Formats: sequence, structure tokens, C-alpha cells
Amino acid sequence: MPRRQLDYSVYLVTGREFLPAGKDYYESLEESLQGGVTLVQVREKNADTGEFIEVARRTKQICDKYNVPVLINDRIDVHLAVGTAGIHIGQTDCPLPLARTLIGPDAIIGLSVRNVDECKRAIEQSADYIGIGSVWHTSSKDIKGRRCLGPDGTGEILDLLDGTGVKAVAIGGIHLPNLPQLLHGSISPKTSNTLDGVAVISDIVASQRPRESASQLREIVDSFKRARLNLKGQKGVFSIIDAVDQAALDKEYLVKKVEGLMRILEQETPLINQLTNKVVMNDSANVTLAVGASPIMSTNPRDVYDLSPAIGACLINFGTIDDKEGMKVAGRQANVNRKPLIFDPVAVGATSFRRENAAELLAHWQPTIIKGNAAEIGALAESTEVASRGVDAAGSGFKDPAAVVKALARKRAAIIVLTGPTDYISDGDRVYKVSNGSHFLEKITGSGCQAGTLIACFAAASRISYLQNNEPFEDDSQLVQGDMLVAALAGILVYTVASEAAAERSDVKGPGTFRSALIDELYNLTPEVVRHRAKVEIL
Ligand SMILES: Cc1ncc(COP(=O)(O)OP(=O)(O)O)c(N)n1
Ligand SMILES: Cc1ncsc1CCOP(=O)(O)O
Repeated sequence: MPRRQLDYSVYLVTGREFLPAGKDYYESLEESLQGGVTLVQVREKNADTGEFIEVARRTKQICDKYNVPVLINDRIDVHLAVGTAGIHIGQTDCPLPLARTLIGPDAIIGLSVRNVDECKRAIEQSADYIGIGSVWHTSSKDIKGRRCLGPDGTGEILDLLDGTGVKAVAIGGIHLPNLPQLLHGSISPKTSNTLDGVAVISDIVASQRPRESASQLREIVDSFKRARLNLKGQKGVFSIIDAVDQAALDKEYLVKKVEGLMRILEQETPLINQLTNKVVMNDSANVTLAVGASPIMSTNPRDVYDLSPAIGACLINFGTIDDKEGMKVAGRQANVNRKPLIFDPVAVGATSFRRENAAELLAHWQPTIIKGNAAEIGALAESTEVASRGVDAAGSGFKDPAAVVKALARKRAAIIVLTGPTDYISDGDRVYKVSNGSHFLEKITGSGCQAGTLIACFAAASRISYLQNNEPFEDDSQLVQGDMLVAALAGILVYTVASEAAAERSDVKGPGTFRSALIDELYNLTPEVVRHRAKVEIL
């Protein structure tokens, strides 16, 4: 007989030592069950056996009222004494095969997994589920200096589980603000496998209002699962595929969408916060204004936190990496407020300092769109095909750029934009190739940075467009609402088409005059000119 199926959505791991002063454990437990906890693990690190059995017995009594199963942390004897649904064991606890013979075929066994090798062993040993962690730093457990997995490390492990029947929860440092980032950012790169739930201690146990804490977590997990279910059978997962899916494969349709976004920018003037480098700041602000959006260049952590609800999109360009704390807060808040987050990892492959900073930021928040030249995209994709030289890409690019952007989009669960003489944009399913542009773009500083800025402007417009036509978060499949693939295309197309128009002007004599003419052409650009000039191919 197959073992009982559990609902892992919001998995409470108990810890009486984390309760707020004066809060009773059983009262807190009952409130969290009322809030929507779906599974409970009794974890007693300091109790004697008799006390552990008593806590587990009373915990089970309360959970039974809500039809919520109970598992026991580490202790097979306590599980057997109380008759719970099963156990959770760690890598240094009783070996899983022995635990199985001791507790019989019907009980659930969960195993902690910290890396790919441990996951492979868990599958071989037929664990019912694995607890993947620690995702982030936590003060609830000493993780002995081990590297936190982050959402992408979690996703790599999830890839191995596809088709095995082994369920997975993530654990460690999970709280309401980082939950959307975790769920979306851990979608596995190869198989699009997802977490079955999240296990938390402090977010619920240390809360004064565990009912609310549990219900907020549950709401986010449920809506994520609902949306993933709706998406099953559809192809692309990172952009909106609506009734006109086939039309999205048509250049006419795409150009019409871009035109619509241009109008929205003019009408709505979204505020675009740009944490960008000192070299390009002024030009970036000017191109933002030229297309109808409004720039703000705030970097202070407190300021970006307060601004986040009001902005249309956030750009993080780490050309000079001066404001890492601000970048962390701005990106995290963009995720919390579900605003488009555009990441421009300038020269990421050039030094270990940059690689480490990019990894740190990417573990902290989930970008919506990542834009880079061949060297930058190559570094993120861990490809050796294109070398990096300062901020420029050395060499002509990849043999198969479409395959590179597609694979990286899947790995990062983000839209990828590869810039160069020809631009490639992918959501992991479709790839758009844009062949517009001017040789002058290589002769002015920060052209790539300005392209990133315009992508951020159009991402804001795309979100506005979505919200004008839909209920907020009607489709919860994405961290950010709106078609971000089209937004990225719009940013690239508008910038490169304007550059062509600027280069053709008789008053443009070189890079200096081109730079001013480019801003004028962006300002005067009409949807008709974009339509006329657009060289977009759908690969
Ligand atoms: C769901 C879940 N995942 C991981 C753990 C950690 O278990 P372990 O590695 O055995 O560490 P301790 O909890 O015993 O400190 C867990 N408890 N639950
Ligand atoms: C038990 C455990 N195992 C890995 S991290 C962790 C603690 C999780 O606690 P919190 O949810 O408070 O970070």
C-alpha cells in the first residue's frame, strides 16, 4: 500500500526556545494550525525523553483536531511511543535504511539534504521527502559555517527529484518577505521542478501572532502552487502566454505590443529607481526622461526601502559596486513588492570580487530580467567560450547565442538579454533576435547601461499594462505581473532603433554629437518609426 501523502505547503518545525516571552507553546501551536499550517515536526533539542514524549503527545492531540499530521525530529523512540505519522532525520542521525526497518513501511521518513550528493543518496534510500537547507542564514540552527544554498542552489537539488516521487521542502531563514523569491527562484533550471512547501521555525514560532504569520505564508505558497498547476502543459513559464499565444510568435504582434508600451510610458510616467554606476548616471537619467518615464537614483538602504512601493521598476547595475547594502535592500524590496527587478552585472567575469558580489546579490533577490554583453552572460552561464576584458566582451561572441540565453533563462528563472551587434532575448522558451543598432553605440560610454535603463522603463510599462487589464495578481504564476519578455524586447528595440535614426542625422559628426542626438531621437521616436525599422526575428 502506498504511504500516506502529506501536504508539505507550510511545514511548522517547533521550537519552544524561540517563543516570544510569555507565549504558551500549545496556544501558539493551535493558532498556527488555525492559520493554515499543513504539517508539524516536533523538534526538542533540550528535553529529556519523558518530556519529549509528553510534548509530542499533546502536540499530536491538538494537531489531530485540525487533521494535521505530526512528525518527530530525530527520535524514533518518541515517534513509536506517540504513534505519529513519521520522523525527520539528519545526515548524522540513524541511517535511513535502518530507520525504515525500525519504524515500518507505512511511516513517513524525511531526510535533511545539504547538497546534490546527499540528495542522490536520499533518492536511492527512498526518502519520502527531503528538507533542503539551509537556504539562507538562520539563527535558529548552527549550520557550522556551511555555505547557504540560496534559491538557485535549492533549484539545482530540485532538478534531481524530477520524476522520483520524492517530495521537497526548503528550510532555513525563510520569512514572508523572501518567500516569493524562494519559490520562484528555486524553479529547477532543467526540469522546472518546484518545492512542495517550506519548513519554518522562527517565522511562526517567534511571532506574537502565529495565526497571521502562518496564514500569510500559506497564502503565498497556495497561490504559487495554483499558478504552477495552471501553467502545466503550457510552454514558456517566464512570460505571459495568453489566448493569443500563437500571435506571440508573430513579429507584427510583437511590434504592436511595443507600441502599446511606448504609449503607456508617456501616459503614466512610472518612477524608475536606478542604482547604477557613476560613469553613466546622468545619461541613464536622461534616456529615462526621453522615453517618458521618471528617473530616481536612490541608493541609501532606508530610502530605497521606503521608495519601493512607489516605483514602477528597479534597476541594479553594479558597474562600480559602491552601494551593495542599498542594492541588497532595493532588490529584496522589489521582490517583496513584486516590482520588476533588472540586473545589469557589469563586467561580472572580470574579477573574483565581481563574481562574488554577483553571487551574493543573486542569492539575496530574484531578478526579473538580466542584461549583459557576451562576457557578462558568459560568466553567469559559467561558459568559457567568451573571455572578459574589463567591461567589454572580448571576441565575437558565442557560437550559438540563442542556446546560451535560453539555457541561462531556465537556470536563473529570469528573462535574459544578451547585447551586442545583434541582441538575443529569451524567457527560456522563445528567443527573439534584434538586428537593429549603430556602430556609434560602441563609441560612447554606457550604451549597455542605458539599454538596461530602457528595459527597466518598459518593464514598468508592461506591469502597468497588465494591471490595467487584469485584477492585481489574478495570475500568480510570476513574481512580477506583466509580459517581461516583451518588455525586454521593447527596451532593446527602442534603444537600437533610436540609435540608427541618430547615426543617420547630418548633424552627427562623431560620438559626441551622436550622444546628444540619441537622446533627441529617443524623445521624438514614434511607434510608426519603430514599426518601420524593427528587425526582429523569432527563433
Ligand atoms: C524539514 C526539515 N529539514 C531539515 C531539518 C534539519 O534536520 P537535521 O539536519 O537533523 O538538524 P536538526 O533539526 O536535528 O537540528 C529539519 N529538522 N526539518
Ligand atoms: C532546523 C534547521 N535546519 C536547517 S536550517 C534550520 C532552522 C530553520 O529555522 P528558521 O526557520 O527559524 O530559519
